[in-house]
Amino acid sequence: MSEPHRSGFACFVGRPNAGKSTLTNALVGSKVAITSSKPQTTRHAIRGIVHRPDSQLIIVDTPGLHRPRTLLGQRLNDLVYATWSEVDVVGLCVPADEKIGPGDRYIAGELRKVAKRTPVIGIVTKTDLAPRDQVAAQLVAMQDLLDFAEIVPVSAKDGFQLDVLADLLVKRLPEGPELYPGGELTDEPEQTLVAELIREAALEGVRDELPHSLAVTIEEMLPREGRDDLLDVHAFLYVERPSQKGIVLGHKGQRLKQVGTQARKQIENLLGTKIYLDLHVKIAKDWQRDPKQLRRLGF
Ligand SMILES: Nc1nc2c(ncn2[C@@H]2O[C@H](COP(=O)(O)OP(=O)(O)OP(=O)(O)O)[C@@H](O)[C@H]2O)c(=O)[nH]1
Repeated sequence: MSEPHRSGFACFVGRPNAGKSTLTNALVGSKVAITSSKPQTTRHAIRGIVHRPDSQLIIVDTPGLHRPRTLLGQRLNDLVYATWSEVDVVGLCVPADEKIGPGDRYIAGELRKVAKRTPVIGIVTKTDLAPRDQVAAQLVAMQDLLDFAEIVPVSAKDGFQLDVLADLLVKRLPEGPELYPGGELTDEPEQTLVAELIREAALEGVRDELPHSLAVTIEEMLPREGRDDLLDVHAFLYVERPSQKGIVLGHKGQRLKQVGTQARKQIENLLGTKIYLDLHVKIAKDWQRDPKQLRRLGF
């Protein structure tokens, strides 16, 4: 009997410069994330898709985790935490050529606190930069960092063990159909993050009532004509049932107004520009079970 088709989500975590973006690009096979020798270039949740006959692995590239000093820093961390508990598997990256340090231990600790049930694969990156015995020592040292589901050495630069890593990640995905038919990549990174901020604001306080029944799409994000300091953002909030629409709207739409105000502040912080935010609530029945709908909603 052949193996069932699997599909789902993974993200890579690790201290700045650990090689997460480069690894995503190497696995996906096309350049989706920005890499740089300067730390902390990745600020947006960018997805890449590893599309194979037996599986579809969607990689969510989260912002780096920082000890939060500002509201935006806290906000970005919250996004990271939300991502960790939503994905099917996490890869914790530690470079082969640098000692495991407080930064790695901080992330490992947070990961265990926030996403207790998510399996974590330990990835020793950049093996081309270290001699074999150093790579071996790093693999051993990794065992003290976390109770990893697996530990694997890779090099994104020369492609070493990338197929092994992909297999290990895919093994942790649930059975399911392609979420992006044909492996098409349509996500706009900035829009994805804006949608996530709106979704977070809309779930605030009603998470128990609407856990996974809320999806947000950005219909349009354009500068206001004749103004370079104002961005018009039109978004749809999709729920599954009329009762859920009521929860999102609140009495006389009051709740949606607050959601809009809160999300607008966050987006303005993030993009550094003024925002006009227009939100509409729509009902999309059973969207979670329909791959076409899911795709339209950016999942
Ligand atoms: N030699 C070598 N260099 C690598 C490898 N992977 C990444 N690098 C380099 O390491 C640096 C950091 O890589 P990134 O992929 O940007 O690291 P990141 O973890 O995404 O960094 P942040 O976005 O800052 O969190 C870049 O200069 C890469 O070219 C690898 O396998 N081998």
